[in-house]
Amino acid sequence: SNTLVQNESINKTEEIKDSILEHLCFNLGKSPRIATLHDWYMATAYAARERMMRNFVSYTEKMQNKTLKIVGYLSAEFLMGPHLGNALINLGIENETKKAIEQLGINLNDVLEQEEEPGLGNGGLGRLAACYLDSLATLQVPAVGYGIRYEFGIFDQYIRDGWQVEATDKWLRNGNPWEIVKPELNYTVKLGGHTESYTDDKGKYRVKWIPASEIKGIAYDTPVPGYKNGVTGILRLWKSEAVESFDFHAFDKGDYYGAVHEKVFSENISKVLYPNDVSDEGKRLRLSQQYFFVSCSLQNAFHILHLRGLSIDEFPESMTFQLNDTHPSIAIAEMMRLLIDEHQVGWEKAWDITKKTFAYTNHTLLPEALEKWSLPLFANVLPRLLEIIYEINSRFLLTIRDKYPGDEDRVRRMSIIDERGNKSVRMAHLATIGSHAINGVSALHTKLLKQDVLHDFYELEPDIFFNVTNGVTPRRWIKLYNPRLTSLITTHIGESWVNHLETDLVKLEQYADDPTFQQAWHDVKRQNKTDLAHLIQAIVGTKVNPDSLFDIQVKRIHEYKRQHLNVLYIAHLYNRIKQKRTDGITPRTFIFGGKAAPGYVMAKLIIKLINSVGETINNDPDVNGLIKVVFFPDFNVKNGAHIYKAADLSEQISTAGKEASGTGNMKFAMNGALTIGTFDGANIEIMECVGEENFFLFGLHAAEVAETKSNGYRPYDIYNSDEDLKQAIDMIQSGVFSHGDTGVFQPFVDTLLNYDPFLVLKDFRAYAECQQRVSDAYTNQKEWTKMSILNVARMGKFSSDRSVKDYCENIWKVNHA
Ligand SMILES: CCc1ccc([C@H](C)CC(=O)N[C@@H]2O[C@H](CO)[C@@H](O)[C@H](O)[C@H]2O)cc1
Repeated sequence: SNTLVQNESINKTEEIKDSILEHLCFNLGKSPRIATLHDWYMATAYAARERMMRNFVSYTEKMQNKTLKIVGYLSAEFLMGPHLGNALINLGIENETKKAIEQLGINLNDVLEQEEEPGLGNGGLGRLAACYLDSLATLQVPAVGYGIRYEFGIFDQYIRDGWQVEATDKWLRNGNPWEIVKPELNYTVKLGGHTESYTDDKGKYRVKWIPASEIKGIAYDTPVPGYKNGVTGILRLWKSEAVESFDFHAFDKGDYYGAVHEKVFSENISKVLYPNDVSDEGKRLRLSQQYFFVSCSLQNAFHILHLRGLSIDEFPESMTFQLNDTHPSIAIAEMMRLLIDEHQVGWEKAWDITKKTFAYTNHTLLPEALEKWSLPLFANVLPRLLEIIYEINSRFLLTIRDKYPGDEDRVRRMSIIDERGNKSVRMAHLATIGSHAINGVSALHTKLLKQDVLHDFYELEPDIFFNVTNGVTPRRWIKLYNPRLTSLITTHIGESWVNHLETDLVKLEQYADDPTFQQAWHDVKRQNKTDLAHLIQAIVGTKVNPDSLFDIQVKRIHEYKRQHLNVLYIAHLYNRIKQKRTDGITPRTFIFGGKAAPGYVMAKLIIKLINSVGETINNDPDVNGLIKVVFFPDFNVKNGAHIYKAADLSEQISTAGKEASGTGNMKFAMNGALTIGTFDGANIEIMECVGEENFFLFGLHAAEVAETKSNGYRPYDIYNSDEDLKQAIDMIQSGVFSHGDTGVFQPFVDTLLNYDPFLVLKDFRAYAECQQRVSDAYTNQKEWTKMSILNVARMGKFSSDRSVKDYCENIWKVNHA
C-alpha cells in the first residue's frame, strides 16, 4: 500500500542523506558547516556512485560467465554529458535525493550545476555512443565502451564581438568522482621504429617490431547505470603515461628536459580531443591516439578472454567489437598483429577470427570526412601494422581479380591503398574488408552508402550491409531534461514508456484532441520556454518573448547543415519588416547554437553573421521585437537540457543526402517540437512516423541535388531571379548587418553566389514558403498543440533501445532484455 511506499521512500531519503554526509566527511574531509556547493556535489556524486558500484561489481562477476558474448563499443568519442542527474534517474532515487539535499539546506539543481561536463566528443557520433551505453545497460547487454580519457575535451566556446573564441576545457580541474582508476589494467603500446623478420625455433617465419617508443595505457572505468534494473555497465577510457616517467641518467647529466621528455611525449597521446567533426586533418598525433586506445582495448579483450578461461578460437563467440566510424578501424590490423605476432596464430585462422569479431558503422558520406592516412606517415608511426595491411590488401585483391577478371579499375577502386598522388591508406576500405557487417545510420544514408561510397563492396557482399537507424535515450532526453512533460505523460499513460518507448508512448495519441490535456501540454511548453527565456536573458542579455514561436537550430556549425539558409530567411523577414510588409509574420525568436571546428573559417564566419544579424535586428526599433535572434554560446549536452524542451520548431534543413541521420531532430520531436526539414537522414523516417501532415517538409531530394549539380548549378542565376533572395543577400553584402563594413561577409557572399556547394539558393524559395506555412499553422494554437502531441506519441521508434536491439539481433547476435 502507499503508506508502505511512503515509508520506504522516507527511509531511502534518510539513507541517502546519511550517505552524503558520510562521503562529505570521509571522502572530502569537510563538515556541513564549511562545505561548498562543489563539496556537496562531490559528496552526492560519491553517494550515487556507491549505489552503482554494488551492481558494477556483480556485473563484472557476471561477465565471467563463459557463454556470454560481450559487446566492445570502440569509439574515439563518448559525449556522456553530466553524470549525476542521469545516475539519480536510472537508480530511481531522484525524488529521495532531492528531499535529502533539501533537508541539508541545499537545492538539487544548484548541486547539479556544479558538475563539469565530460566533453569527450564533438557532436552526433560521440553522443550516439553515450546514448547506446545507456541502452546497453538498460537492456542488460554485457558491454564495454572503449575510448580515450582526454585530459582536455571539446573546447569551451565564448562569443566575443560576435566571433567564436575557443578556451581549453579543463574538465578534470576539480577532480572526477565518477571514474575509478585501474592501475593494474595497464598495457604497453608500441609506436614508430621498424620491423625485423626471423625464423622462430619451430622454423616458422616471424616478424619482430622494434618500436621507436613505448607508451603505457592505464584504464579508468566509469560506471554506466541501466534504467532501474540494478545493472551497471562500463565505460573504460585509456590514459597514456610514460613507461619510464623520469630518466634519472639524463637528469644526472643535467639534461632536465631530457629527463622528462618521454613523460611529456607519452602523456601527449591522450592529452586532447581533436575538435573537428568532419574534415580529417591526418595528423600524426591523431593516428597515434587511435592506435593507442585500440591496442589497449584489444590487449584488454585478450586479457578478459584469458580470465574467462576461453581459448583464442572462441574469441568471436565471446566478444564482438563495433567500430564507431573509421576512427578505431586500425583495430582490424591490430587484431591480426596480436593473433599472429603475439599468439602465433596462422594468417587464415587469424583473418577468420578477425572478420567474425568486427562490425563497422559509417556515420558520414562527406568525402572530406573519410579518413585517408598518407602512406609515409602511416609507415613511420605504425610500420608493422602497414605490413599487415599490405598483406590483407593483396589477399583481398586476389579475390577481386578472381571474381572480376581483367577489371583492374575495380581493383584500383577497392584497394585499401589509394595509389593516386602521394598514396594513402583508405580506412573505410580496411574497416569494410575486415568486418562481417557494415551499417549506415538511417534508411536513406544506408541506401546512399550502398549506391555510392561503398558501392563496389556492396556489389561484392550485399548481405553484410544493414541499416540501423539512430536513436536517443529517453531517460536523459525526456525524463531527466523535461520533468514537466514527463509527469504529464506519466500521469496519463503510466511510466513504462521510459524503457518501452516503441510500444507505449503511442498511448498518448488518445489525448491529442482532448482540450484539457492540450491546455496542460501547452502550459508545459510555455513554462519550458519561460525558463529558457530567463537563461538567455542571463547569459546573452537578450530579452525574448516566451509567447513568440521558438525556432531553434542547434548542432555543429557546418555548411551542409545550412545554418546560413536559416540566416538568409531571417534577413529576408527583416527586409519585409523594414518595408512594412509584415502581414503573416508571426512573432518569432530564432535561436542558434553550435561550435565550429577552430580551423573551419566559413563556419566561424557564419557564427559572426548570425550574431551580426541578431545585433542589428534585436536593436532596431522598427522591428520592435516582432522577431529576435539569439546565438546561445557553448552548446553542449548540459545546455541542451534547457534548449530541446523549449522548442516549438526544430530546424533540420541540411542539403538532402548530406546528414547521415541527425539525432537532434529526434530529441526535439520527442519533446513536442514540430520539424521543418528536408528529405534527408532520419528526417524522412520521423516524417513517416509522425505523418506528413505533422511535419513541414521542403526542398530538393538527394537525387535532385545530384542532378542539379551534374547539370551545372549556377547560383548567380537564382540570385538574379528571386528578388527577395537578392535583397537579402545585398543587405548582407552592403554592410546592413556590419555597421557598413562591406568586407567582413564578402567571402560568404562570394562563395554563395559563385559556388553554393550545398544549394542554399536553390532551396531558398521552398524554405521561405514552408516557413510561411509554419507561421500560419502557429496562429492556430489548438491545432499546433495537437500536432505536437501526435509528434511525441509517434516517436517511439527513435529510442536508442530500438537501435541497440537492432544491433543485438542483426549484427552482434546477442540476447537483450
Ligand atoms: C576525421 C574527423 C571526423 C570526426 C568525426 C566525424 C563524425 C563521423 C561526424 C559525426 O558526428 N557524424 C554524425 O554522426 C551522427 C551519429 O550517427 C549522425 O546522426 C549525423 O548525421 C552525422 O553527421 C567525421 C570525421
